[in-house]
Amino acid sequence: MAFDHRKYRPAPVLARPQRQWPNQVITQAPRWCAVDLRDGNQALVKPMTVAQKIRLFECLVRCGFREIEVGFPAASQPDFDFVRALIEQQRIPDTVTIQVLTQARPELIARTYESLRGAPKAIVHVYNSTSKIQREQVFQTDVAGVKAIAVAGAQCVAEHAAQHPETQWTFQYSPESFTGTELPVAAEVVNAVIEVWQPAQGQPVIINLPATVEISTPNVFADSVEWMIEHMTQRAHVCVSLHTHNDRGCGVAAAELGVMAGADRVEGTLLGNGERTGNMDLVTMAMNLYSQGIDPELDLSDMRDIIETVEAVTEITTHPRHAYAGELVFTAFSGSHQDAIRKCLNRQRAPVSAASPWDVAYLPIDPRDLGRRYEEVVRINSQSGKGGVLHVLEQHVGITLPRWMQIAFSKRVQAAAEASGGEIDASRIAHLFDEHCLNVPTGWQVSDYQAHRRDGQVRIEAEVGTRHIVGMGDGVISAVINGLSQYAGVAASVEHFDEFSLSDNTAAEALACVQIRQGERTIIASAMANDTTLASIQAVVSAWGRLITETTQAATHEPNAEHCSV
Ligand SMILES: CC(=O)SCCNC(=O)CCNC(=O)[C@H](O)C(C)(C)COP(=O)(O)OP(=O)(O)OC[C@H]1O[C@@H](n2cnc3c(N)ncnc32)[C@H](O)[C@@H]1OP(=O)(O)O
Ligand SMILES: CC(C)C(=O)C(=O)O
Repeated sequence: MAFDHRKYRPAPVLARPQRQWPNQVITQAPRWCAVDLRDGNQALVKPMTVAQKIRLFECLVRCGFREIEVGFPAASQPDFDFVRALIEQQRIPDTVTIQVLTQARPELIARTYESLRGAPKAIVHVYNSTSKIQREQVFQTDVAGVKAIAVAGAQCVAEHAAQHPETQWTFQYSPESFTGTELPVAAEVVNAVIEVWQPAQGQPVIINLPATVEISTPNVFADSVEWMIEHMTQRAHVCVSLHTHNDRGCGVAAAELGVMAGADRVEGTLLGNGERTGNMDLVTMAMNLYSQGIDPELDLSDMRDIIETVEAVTEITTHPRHAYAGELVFTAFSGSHQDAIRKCLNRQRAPVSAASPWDVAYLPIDPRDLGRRYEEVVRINSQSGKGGVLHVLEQHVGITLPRWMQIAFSKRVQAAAEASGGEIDASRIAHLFDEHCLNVPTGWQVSDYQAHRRDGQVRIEAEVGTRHIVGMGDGVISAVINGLSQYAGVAASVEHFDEFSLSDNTAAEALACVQIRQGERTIIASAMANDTTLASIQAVVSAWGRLITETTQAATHEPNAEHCSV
């Protein structure tokens, strides 16, 4: 059988009962380095053009990255030209240090330095693989052999830098495939490189520990980071960096636990583009910090720009469920989620602040922080409920409904959703509301009325279509019902009545909602008007008109599927 788990071995797990990292809490952002233009680029079907790289570089700068790996200049002419363009066209802000990657090969290191001529500051990142597989099968060498490649590479990097003192150099070394390297081997190689560069004597040095391939659970990675830090010489003078991939889907978790284990810096890409399943996603990790009230020291508020840019240059679409960025991640279709979101949003005291923090069920952050709108938080289909329908009416139409009417109207929406099998958007909900509640039945428009109160009684005279209605009652509503009952000889009672003043963005000032009952039948109707009394009268008259129309249709065997009887 091809599908046979016995082909695989578990990754080694370190016995480390003295581990400290589980007790740590992340309280500040790490130093970030965006590697989209190098690791992201090298994984693409079509590597980026110089123009595309410039567009992405500018987006990264807007996000606030201070360290950006801009390429592998010895790899290809476009990579080289891009680095030259950045330097010659003075596109690198003072706040930003560019970083470039090279293998530990002298001719590639020489070409790398050539690309950096004239840069005010730069990080030269040299790597060689130290893993057992690569030692044995790729380099066909032993530990001493990979250590010698690393040391020679480190020396070569330092020698070139010494020839260009006009540039402020930082050196970075990666024991590539660190996760496949025995820890004592990784420490031996890393310490040999540190010995060459001497960070304690003032040379800025970054030691980057890559999960080139993610092979174990994030806790195992964190153990290995903590172990390396313990065994690293000149640790106080070294910036420990992490570069995780997402092969097991835990790239972000591994980086987070690695930071708890003592790492200072994290490399990754926007939205996680990169080799195979991708690099650690900077958006997710930074937003995870943000959602805990920690300043991520990046500005990701223009998420639309980030997504558009990344999609344009990578030709990879963003998954609708992508953490913080996907189209659907702030959207609830299910009724109980919608109801909770709506209630929490209504209770959330504005403005949200440290004193009154964000506290909304199902929404770990305020969607507006990333340029999203509350309107899109709730979308309606057959899984939705009355709370969701009400949210849409409140947000899109600017009206609210009493509970009894929410229940009645949401049944109409549910029926439409079941019939369509898909989403019922806000304009369709508004249309359904008009159709089932707000539209005045033909011939039942109130064109004029007079109301007089005398001796505790209200007398109403109203022009309804071609009818002249006269009625008496304790109040306006009962007077109208009285008049209508006399006119048509049909008795009905008002079961519910509510009236609301409307929000500023609606044309009318009042919304009246009514439910009348005749025997087993209930009818709902609403009316909007600037005059609150007119809204009340029209709502009752409309309900009455629907009742009469239905009765007539039933009598003539012409049922109208669109009526609002519930
Ligand atoms: C985990 C990572 O993402 S690391 C970054 C990987 N990124 C890339 O490879 C993209 C850019 N790379 C390239 O364009 C090319 O590989 C180049 C231009 C750098 C080199 O190209 P070439 O020399 O033609 O070929 P190739 O990459 O296959 O070279 C492999 C040789 O370099 C050696 N090598 C590989 N990596 C390293 C390294 N980091 N340091 C020293 N030697 C190395 C290999 O052992 C092999 O040696 P051999 O020729 O004796 O067999
Ligand atoms: C060069 C290193 C950092 C790398 O990209 C990796 O190991 O994934």
